[in-house]
Order: sequence, then structure tokens, then C-alpha cells
Amino acid sequence: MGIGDINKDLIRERAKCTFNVTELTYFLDGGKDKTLERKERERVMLTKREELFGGTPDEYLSHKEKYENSMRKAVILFSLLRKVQKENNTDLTNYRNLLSGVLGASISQDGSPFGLHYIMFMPVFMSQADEEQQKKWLHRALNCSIIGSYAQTELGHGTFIRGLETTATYDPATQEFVLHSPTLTSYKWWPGGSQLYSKGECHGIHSFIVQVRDEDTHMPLPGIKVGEIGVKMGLNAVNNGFIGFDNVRIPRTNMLMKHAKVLEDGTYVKSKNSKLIYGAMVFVRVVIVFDSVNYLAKAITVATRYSAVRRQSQLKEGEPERQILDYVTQQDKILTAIAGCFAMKMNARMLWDTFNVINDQLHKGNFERLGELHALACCLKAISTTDSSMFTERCRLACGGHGYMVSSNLPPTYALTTASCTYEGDNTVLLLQTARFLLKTWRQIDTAPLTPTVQYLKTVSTPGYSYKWENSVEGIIRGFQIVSMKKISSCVDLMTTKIMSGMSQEDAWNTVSIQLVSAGESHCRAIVISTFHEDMSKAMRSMSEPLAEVMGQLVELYAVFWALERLGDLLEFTSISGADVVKLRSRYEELLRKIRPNAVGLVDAFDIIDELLQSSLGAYDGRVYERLMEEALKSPLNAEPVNQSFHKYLKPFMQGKL
Ligand SMILES: CC(C)(COP(=O)(O)OP(=O)(O)OC[C@H]1O[C@@H](n2cnc3c(N)ncnc32)[C@H](O)[C@@H]1OP(=O)(O)O)[C@@H](O)C(=O)NCCC(=O)NCCSC(=O)CCCC(=O)O
Ligand SMILES: Cc1cc2nc3c(=O)[nH]c(=O)nc-3n(C[C@H](O)[C@H](O)[C@H](O)COP(=O)(O)OP(=O)(O)OC[C@H]3O[C@@H](n4cnc5c(N)ncnc54)[C@H](O)[C@@H]3O)c2cc1C
Repeated sequence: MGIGDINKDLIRERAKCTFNVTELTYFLDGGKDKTLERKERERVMLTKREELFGGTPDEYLSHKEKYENSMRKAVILFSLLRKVQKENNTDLTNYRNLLSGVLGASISQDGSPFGLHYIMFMPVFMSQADEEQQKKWLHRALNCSIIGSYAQTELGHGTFIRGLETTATYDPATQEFVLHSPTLTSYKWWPGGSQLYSKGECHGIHSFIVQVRDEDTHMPLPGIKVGEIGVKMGLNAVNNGFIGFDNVRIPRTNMLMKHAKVLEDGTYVKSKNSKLIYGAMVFVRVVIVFDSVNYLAKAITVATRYSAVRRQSQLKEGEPERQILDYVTQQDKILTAIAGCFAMKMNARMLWDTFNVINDQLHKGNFERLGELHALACCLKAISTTDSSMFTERCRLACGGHGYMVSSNLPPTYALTTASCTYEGDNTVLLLQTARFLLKTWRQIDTAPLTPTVQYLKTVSTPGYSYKWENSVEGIIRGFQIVSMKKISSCVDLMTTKIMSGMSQEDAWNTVSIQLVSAGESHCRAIVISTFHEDMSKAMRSMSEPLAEVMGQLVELYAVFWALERLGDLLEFTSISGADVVKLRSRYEELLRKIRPNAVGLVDAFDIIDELLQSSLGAYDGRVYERLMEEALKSPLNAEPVNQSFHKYLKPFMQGKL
């Protein structure tokens, strides 16, 4: 691409960037080697550019065509991946980068049909199958000679796993499980878990591997009713399905038995910890935090580049129209989204490291921090997906009418982010899970050792601890920690009062649940801001000074933004004053001004190539108007000057003949 083709405003924006963009790309990828690995994956993928990115855009395909087209593209992409992924390499990083990263969403703006195989089926299998079972199936799953899904949710239950109705009854005479869907509401919907019965006793939810279709004909096996659930708001390249079992028999050894087991005579052997069955959901929630960063990175790249190119309105009479990125209200929408993306990137890394540390402990039988990991994964999944969809929507709104076009890729990206607020655990329910852990922690604060992510509760509640509000990042973090502690303690007090007045524990919980969710959110916000501050401060020590300065500005912008967003909490629970708020507001506007010159450089550093960004507004060259017209002309309605509906319907109507 010649320099002449690049929009002049974007050239100017890139010229005024104060830091080295490549240095930031290396940091975002996790080091130069990771950048080179990613670019090699992209290079390999681009050898099939036309097959993967040419043809009729998804938005003009039928529901069925879209599925078939995404399957066509997925097998091309994953055949390429097989070349990159060494034989028997069970490290799913490549696959996950292909899927949850921008590559995955690129097969179609509507997700990838292989998504669940790698993001759910493989991890569940690797965490729940014993060695024998892994030997039998893992390699076949890794090279896609079997493709799996994850059928836990049912028509009648998604959140309440203990309420799932599908049964798996062990028959010792044949050493088989009989899978059965007793009711319509027990049909697996979205597509693993079933209530396990053995010797007449129910042992709760367990995972089984079930062959659904014949390996040659692909026909559903006897007793299995399977289908697709219909058009969704997004992710329509992912064929979410339903499955009904009519007394389907599977071998005993199809129960995933890494933890709990059923012996040949039907004896049930308990898992060392009943919660390990839920392990895969913790892992997937960790992956979803990375997904939310990847989706938001696309949205901010599109909105920022477009805001540098779009000129609209005069600030002063007679002046040329201004780049909309010069309007402070536009900076308010976009620069905070950039800060939010960086903040969640650092928290995704922290969560991944925490998951690996605790997962190792679990493998050694140490379950001490399982509750903390579950609570952290729940609240970070909830907050990262809520923030990602909120900021993505702000980015769409920041692009005016063109942001409403599917060709901008902002509406499809929003559909992806908002789905993640529901799947892998509805966000409200997950924040309640975090609150459950926090209340338990608070009740034991003086008797039990505190795990790292809740240490602050002790610090800010120590008798004699005093804290005067400061407008610094550290001061804001301390403020959020105090808010969280006071919300948790007031929930405990409220519940105690209600129970003392005769209300059941369960009713007291439900009555206080709005405040419980709020306590979970405040706890998570304190963690997100402090992790962004601490981990970025550490990283800044090895950065060049110009880059470190911009990263410090993003951290402060993020902290001040959320302080202003949660003023009610801070006014209720901390000593922040009206004067402090005035100073915070002017600091916020000053930070927007400081970061503005680096906005394009910051999103360029995500280094999302145009083929993966798939946006008429966000391409690297900024030729938005030409691309909008190119995309418009792809509409089938432009294939002929007069659509047949004129002669069939409109003309007779206009002539009064209908
Ligand atoms: C909401 C709960 C957690 C409630 O479960 P429950 O058995 O009623 O638990 P409870 O009585 O509240 O607590 C009992 C205890 O179980 C613990 N626990 C619960 N879940 C986990 C976990 N994952 N890891 C570790 N521990 C867990 C809780 O902390 C409780 O512990 P405690 O008694 O307090 O010590 C559960 O039902 C749940 O997780 N619901 C969400 C269902 C879900 O996430 N479905 C995902 C389906 S797959 C999917 O959506 C795929 C999307 C992927 C894609 O498309 O990319
Ligand atoms: C795009 C997409 C893909 C999916 N993929 C899969 C898949 O591959 N495999 C799979 O098994 N599932 C999948 N799911 C299902 C998903 O996991 C469930 O939708 C999710 O767990 C929420 O459960 P639900 O649908 O039953 O919602 P519900 O729990 O019925 O939620 C409805 C409302 O009830 C509230 N609520 C429910 N319980 C409580 C409570 N205890 N306290 C307070 N409020 C409560 C919720 O907060 C929510 O507001 C997918 C869903 C989507 C949207």
C-alpha cells in the first residue's frame, strides 16, 4: 500500500505519536517472540486470503448458508493450523488464539463453528477424563477426527446446574449408562452434564462423552434427537443445538472419571472434592476474560481510526471541519474504552497466572484456594464482559450512522460481547457467587487466614485504620477497597438482622441480593484497578520513558473514570469531598487532552490486520468512504436497478389494483 493511499489525517496522527508503537505491540503480545509467532499464524492464514475473506459477505447469506460458509472457512483455517500445531501438542494456545482471539472471530463475524470444540470440549476433556480416556480420545479430538461440543444447559436449566434433569442410570448387568431426557425441559439446549444414578441413588452432576452422530454418515445415532436451536442475536456461525436422549446406552467408560468414578458393579467413588466437576467452567471463564479484551481491541481500533478520519462540524465559524476525535465528548467515549481494554488485558494475565498457580495446587490435592479462584473467575468474567460490551457500544455510538452498519463490524462485535454476559454463567449469578465467597471470608476475617485477593479487607478494617481521601491512583484504589469492605460488612449485618427477625437464610439472601451483587462488583473493581496499577507499574520499569509515560496516563485515566462513575459509593463510604470531585473532573479532562495525540498509536499497537478487523471504518489506510461504498455495492439489492418487488407488489398497489 503506497503512502498516497493512506488518509492524510491518519498519517498526521501517526506522525505525532510520542512512543514506539512496535514496542507496545511486543508488550501487548507478551514479547517479541509472541508477536512473531502471531504474525506467522496470520501469514499462514493469509495464504488462503481469498477463500477465507472473499465472496459474499456473511450479512447477505441465509442462516443455513452462513453456517455452511463458516464451516467451509473453518476447515480451511484449521487445516492450516494443523501444519502450525506440532503433532500431539496439547497446548491449546494456538487454537485458542485462533478462536477466541481476533482470528477466531474472523472466520465469521459470527464466531467459529469449531469454537466450542477447542474452548469447551477439549478443556473439559483434559480436566475431567482419566488417563485411559485421554489416551483413547484426546489425540483424535486434537486433530479433529472427532469434533465435540459441550451439552450442559437444558431447555429448562442453564444457571441452576443441580436442577438439570437428564439422567444417566448405571446398569451393572451390561456395564452401561442409560442416558435419558425425561421431559421436554430436560432436552440439552445450547448443545455435557447429567444427573448420575447408580444403585438407585442420585450422585448429582457428572460429565460423560457421548457419540451423537455416526462417524461415516453423520446421521444421529439411535435414540438421539438432535437439531439446531435457531437464529440468535449473533454467533450464528456457531450452530448451537439441542439434544434429546431416549434411553441411549453408552459404555461405563464413557463417564469422565478423572475425579469421581463408577466401578463395574455400580459402586460410586466420590471425587476428592465435589467442586472439581465445575473445574472446566472456571477455566472457560478465564478464557472469556481474554476474549473480552480481544473483542474490545477490535472495537477501539475501528472507532479510534474512524474518529481520526471523520471530520464533522466547525468548532469556530469559518474554520475547517474538525476531526471528531478533537471533541472532548468523543475522547470521553473512546479514550476510556482504550484504557478499559488495557486494564482488562492486565487483569486477564493476572487471572491466567492465578489460575495456573491454583490449578497446580488442586492437582496436588490442595483445595485451599479453590473458592478464591472460583470467586475471582466469576467476578472478572462478569466485569470484563460487562465492560467490554459497554465500551463496545460506546464505540459504536461514537461512529454515528456508519457505526450502525454491519460493514463497520461494530454491531457484530457488540453481539459477540453481549453474548458473553450470559454464557458460561449469567453475570448476575456469577457476581452472587463472588458475594457468597466474600461474605464467608468476612465472617471468618479474624479466625481464618486470608487469601491474596481479599487481604485488603483486613487492611482497611483494622481497628484504628484511618484513611483520608486522596485524588491519586493509590487513593482511588484504597477508596474502592473501603467501599467493597463496607458493602460486604453491611450485607452481613443486614442478613443477620433479617435472620434474627425470623427470616430464613435463603429469603434473607434473596432480599439483600441487589446489594450482594453490588458488593461483588465493587470488590472486582478494586481488584481490576489495583492490578492494572501494580502490574503496569512493574512493566513500565522495563519500558522506554515515552511509552511508560503513556501507560501511566492510561492507568490514571481508568482509575479517575471509575471514581467518577461510582461517585455515589465513594460519597457514601469514603471521605471524598465536593472539592475533591471538582479536582477529579478537571484531572479527567486533562488526561483526555494528554492522551489524545497518542490515540491512534495506542490502537495501532494491537496490530489487528485489516483482514481480521473486517471493518469499512477501521482499516489501516483510513479510506472509510471508499470502503463504505465498496461494501454497499456488495448488497444483492444493488445487483439490478429495479427490484422485482416493484412490478410484483408496489406498482399494482400504487395503481390501486390491490
Ligand atoms: C451458579 C452456580 C455456581 C450454582 O451452583 P450450585 O451447585 O447451586 O452452587 P452453590 O450452592 O451456589 O455453591 C456450592 C458450592 O460450590 C462452589 N462452586 C460453585 N461453582 C463452582 C465452580 N465453578 N468452581 C468451584 N466451586 C464452585 C460454591 O463456591 C459453593 O462453595 P461453598 O459451599 O460456598 O464453599 C452454578 O449453577 C453455575 O455455575 N451456573 C452457571 C452455569 C454455567 O456456567 N453454564 C455454562 C454452560 S457452558 C456455556 O455456556 C458455554 C459457553 C462457551 C462459549 O460459547 O464460548
Ligand atoms: C451464545 C450462547 C452460547 C451458549 N453455549 C452453550 C454451550 O455451548 N453449552 C451449554 O451448556 N450452554 C451454553 N449456553 C447456555 C448458557 O450457559 C446459559 O444461557 C447461561 O448459563 C444462563 O443460564 P439460563 O439461560 O438458564 O438463564 P437463567 O438462569 O434462566 O437467567 C434468566 C434470569 O434469571 C436470573 N437468575 C437465575 N438464577 C438466579 C439466582 N440464583 N439468583 C438471582 N438471579 C437468578 C438471571 O440473573 C437472569 O437475569 C450458551 C448461551 C449463549 C447465550
